[in-house]
Amino acid sequence: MRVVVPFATEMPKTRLGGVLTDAEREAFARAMLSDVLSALDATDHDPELLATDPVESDVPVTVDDRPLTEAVNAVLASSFETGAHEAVAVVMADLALATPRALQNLFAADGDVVLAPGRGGGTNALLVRHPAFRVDYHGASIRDHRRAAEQVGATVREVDSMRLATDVDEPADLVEVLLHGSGQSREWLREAGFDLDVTDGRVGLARDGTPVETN
Ligand SMILES: Nc1nc2c(ncn2[C@@H]2O[C@H](COP(=O)(O)OP(=O)(O)OP(=O)(O)O)[C@@H](O)[C@H]2O)c(=O)[nH]1
Ligand SMILES: C[C@H](OP(=O)(O)O)C(=O)O
Repeated sequence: MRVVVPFATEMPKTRLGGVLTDAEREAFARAMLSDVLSALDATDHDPELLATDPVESDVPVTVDDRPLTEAVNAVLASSFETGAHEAVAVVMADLALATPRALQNLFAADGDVVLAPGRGGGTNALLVRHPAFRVDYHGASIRDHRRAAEQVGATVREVDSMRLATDVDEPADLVEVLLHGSGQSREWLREAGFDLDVTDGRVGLARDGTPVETN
């Protein structure tokens, strides 16, 4: 199985711009990427990056600066056309809570297409075994992927996983990393001064002791 991790190097995580500087967003995106690659490595699969620009990495890097959908579909086409792979997994680089067990559950699920929905309608990870299936990211992509699978006659399974459903896009997602993370992502936030702000029974975010707006 080919395991691909898409990674946009320029201006990552812009939705975190309200709480992180540009440089902090780049560093945090790399910390999350490192956690995802470590979790994949522990599943005995050899992940590779699909990056928009050349990046330093311990894993193989394919550079493709086309938009996400085009770049991933090129990987699907080349993987199935050459017959080199019987399956392709695409795991997003911002799944800071992903564990080897959560990823193995995705890989072990049957079905021609296995989807890991993200909150808010995204597709945080998927596994493709059907050579005609193609992705269509952004804009409630989980619906698009269910439809795309149906259109090519592929069976669809979905994995119900808190850890794979949590992609770190918004400031509120940083609370989840502090609560449930255990890798470099959580460590980076702690070293940057972030902590939980538990007030009146609600769990929020603080930085250097000052509450951070997450709405
Ligand atoms: N190769 C590649 N990866 C991408 C592209 N766009 C996003 N990604 C990656 O796909 C994952 C999910 O995308 P987003 O959540 O939109 O990430 P992002 O673009 O950094 O976040 P925002 O700037 O807040 O939209 C992230 O790990 C990105 O690095 C792209 O055009 N090409
Ligand atoms: C990649 C994209 O992420 P989102 O834009 O939903 O955060 C998607 O999951 O379709």
